[in-house]
Amino acid sequence: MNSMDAKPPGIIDEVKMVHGGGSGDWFPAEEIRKYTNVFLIQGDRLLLGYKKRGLGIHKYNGFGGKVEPNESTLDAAQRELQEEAGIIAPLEHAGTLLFVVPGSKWAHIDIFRAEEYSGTIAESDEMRPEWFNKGEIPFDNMWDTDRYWLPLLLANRPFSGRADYEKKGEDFILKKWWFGINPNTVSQANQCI
Ligand SMILES: COc1nc(N)nc2c1ncn2[C@H]1C[C@H](O)[C@@H](COP(=O)(O)OP(=O)(O)OP(=O)(O)O)O1
Repeated sequence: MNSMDAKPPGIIDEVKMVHGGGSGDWFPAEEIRKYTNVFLIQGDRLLLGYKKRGLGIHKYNGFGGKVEPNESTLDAAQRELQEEAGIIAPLEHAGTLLFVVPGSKWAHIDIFRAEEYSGTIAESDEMRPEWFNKGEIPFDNMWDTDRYWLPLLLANRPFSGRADYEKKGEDFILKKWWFGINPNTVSQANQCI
């Protein structure tokens, strides 16, 4: 077995690797902070938000943020979607991402997808929403590892992964990554992984 095939520390789901890379050891464990991230899909289009402040500024991403104390992850995801994009939506859990930076709390990000929504999509202080065709997703202006797992989310293939970055000034440099899927789930992803 290749050393990259083994699940990295922190991944507890029953998944097998589909993408992995980088070098060196995984960074050591820190305390965990929980986040959410929501992606809305309508036919051939995906709604992303251009982040205007905070972590991930100037990148496109889903809508989300920190889970507050005494709040469920799902409640947090719905609250952040409403605050950042002005809409409510029935959410389906799509995957889990551990975002690891030495010296910071680990970010455990629960990622959700939705195919329906109500309300009017609106710009907020934090995010400027924008639709993209699925074939024109701006991966070069997103977190580096989104290109590995976003196709799995679009194909409705539950995933779990980890991305270790080092912070240099204001930049995050990708050091190592690992993404897996459960081989027993029904696949619509063959065309995109
Ligand atoms: C590889 O790392 C990441 N990839 C992706 N796609 N998304 C990430 C990554 N690391 C963090 N995120 C997401 C998780 C959240 O959705 C946001 C960050 O949330 P933020 O810090 O803005 O939280 P808020 O509660 O909204 O912040 P305020 O306290 O400013 O309201 O990025």
